[in-house]
Amino acid sequence: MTTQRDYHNYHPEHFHPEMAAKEETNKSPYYIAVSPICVTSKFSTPGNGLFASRAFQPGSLIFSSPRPLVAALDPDRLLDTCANCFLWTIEASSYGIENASVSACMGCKTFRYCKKACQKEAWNRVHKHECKAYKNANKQFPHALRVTMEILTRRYYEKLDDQTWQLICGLSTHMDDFKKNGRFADIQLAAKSVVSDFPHFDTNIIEEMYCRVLSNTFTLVTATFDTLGLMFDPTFAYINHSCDPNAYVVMDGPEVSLRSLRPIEKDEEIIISYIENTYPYSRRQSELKESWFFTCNCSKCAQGFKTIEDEWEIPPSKLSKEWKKKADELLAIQSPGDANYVGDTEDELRVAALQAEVWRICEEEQKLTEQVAAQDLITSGLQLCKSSRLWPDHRQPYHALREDLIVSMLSAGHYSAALPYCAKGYRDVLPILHPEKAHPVRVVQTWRTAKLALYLAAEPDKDLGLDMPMVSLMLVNEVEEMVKLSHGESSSLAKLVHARWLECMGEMQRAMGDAAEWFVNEMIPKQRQAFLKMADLAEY
Ligand SMILES: C[S@@+](CC[C@H](N)C(=O)[O-])C[C@H]1O[C@@H](n2cnc3c(N)ncnc32)[C@H](O)[C@@H]1O
Repeated sequence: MTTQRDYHNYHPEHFHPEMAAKEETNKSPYYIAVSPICVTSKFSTPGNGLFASRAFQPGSLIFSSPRPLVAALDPDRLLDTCANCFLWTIEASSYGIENASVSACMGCKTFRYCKKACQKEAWNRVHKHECKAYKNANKQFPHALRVTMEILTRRYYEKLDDQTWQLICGLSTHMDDFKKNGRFADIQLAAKSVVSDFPHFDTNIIEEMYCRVLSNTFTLVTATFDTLGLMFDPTFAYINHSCDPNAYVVMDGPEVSLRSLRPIEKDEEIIISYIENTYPYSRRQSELKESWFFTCNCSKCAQGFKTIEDEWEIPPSKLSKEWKKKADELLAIQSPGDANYVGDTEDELRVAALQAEVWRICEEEQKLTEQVAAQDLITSGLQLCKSSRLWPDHRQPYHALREDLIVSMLSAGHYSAALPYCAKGYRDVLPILHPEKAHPVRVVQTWRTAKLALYLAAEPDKDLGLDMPMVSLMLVNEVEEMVKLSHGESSSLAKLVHARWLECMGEMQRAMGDAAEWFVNEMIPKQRQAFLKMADLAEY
């Protein structure tokens, strides 16, 4: 068994990722080396990053791993998602898995599994060493703490090899930054709360690893970007950030892949976005500083307020009297803060106050579980964006609020009401925010629209003035081409889309016989135009 001393033998200062990386370069599609874009928050030691060992075309797989090293589900997802293969039972039927369910581990009753094989795999990987701790603990640990304890437990029981452990220990902990920003007290408390259930580890070891985990985890998602929890994987954790990334991470069940968004040259650094990179400059900078401890100097941030993400529909000076008054009332209560900074003039301060209010509404509505109340709040945010005349369709969070409205309409069963908003996103927003046609977010949002169109096509009573079977075929057709690049041809999502495409074509052939192909080629462009016009019906 590994002793506590061994943890210190692999302390970052003894580790040189570049050396380890050089040996790997020949075999691997990437290597780890000192990153020129990255300096630590203390600006003293250079950080590392992941570099391409060869060139990649856009839409290529750079590398994938059958599962992240460690992942932890969100508290709600612990109840309905397999803790081993991350099958989310709520979504399973859309992948053809009927009656999916999960059963709790009889010991700890904390983790659930979709089948015996998953339970066995998790048991052998780590759970046999932690089950008792979770059973005895009469509290639920935060997911990042669960990730921390799994890493330490696996190392303790020799289930993490030296190379992986070295990679982990080479990652920055940002402990000093946590001490400076006041979050270290909570980290210490969390470490204390867990130490009695995991007696093999000192609190200082837990604290250090917890800081490392907090600084290096990414969101665990489904193939369509629904959040499931947190993932930690030392290779992925070496990838640095850019608001103008050349790559992105997608998941397919437990499989996690890094794919290229743009051409990447040999020896170019591979960069992903840690945050929602469609947000305005000040918000992006604020989030990166607060959660990741750095000032972003990427190609997008270098342009400051001059990119499309920071466009206003009218200049701040043209704000109407009514909205100036509303902004002054908001300013009297609260300062808009750094995340909403627009400029120092009186008018810019007012615009910042209105912007802060829209973001407040956006954050507030996401916390609400009661549907009607959430939809009312979403509508009030949309109303503010629209009637102040400040927000162009693509400026966030106008688009995010519209997306939340669609989700809320769909869950209330108002399918046809949601379609114009989907058309609006498709026509007016996605091509601006994500100009790459195979951008995974664009593909996923178009797929949601295609599924809605398929549903409406099967409801012939609703006359929406569109040939819905043709509109759905047009959308499925488009996603079918793009998903191969965004998620990979062999991904579950690509297979699912292909199956729907075959069904649509089959139906068309049954109805039209030999004329089907001619008809489709003739009709798709016309129905596309009709669908695009539908965007004009969206109120916001
Ligand atoms: C997930 S880690 C990436 C690996 C890290 N460079 C290392 O060597 O441990 C995230 C940390 O890397 C640094 N980082 C990532 N992207 C950066 C960027 N664009 N500019 C400056 N620092 C960055 C920050 O310190 C951030 O907290």
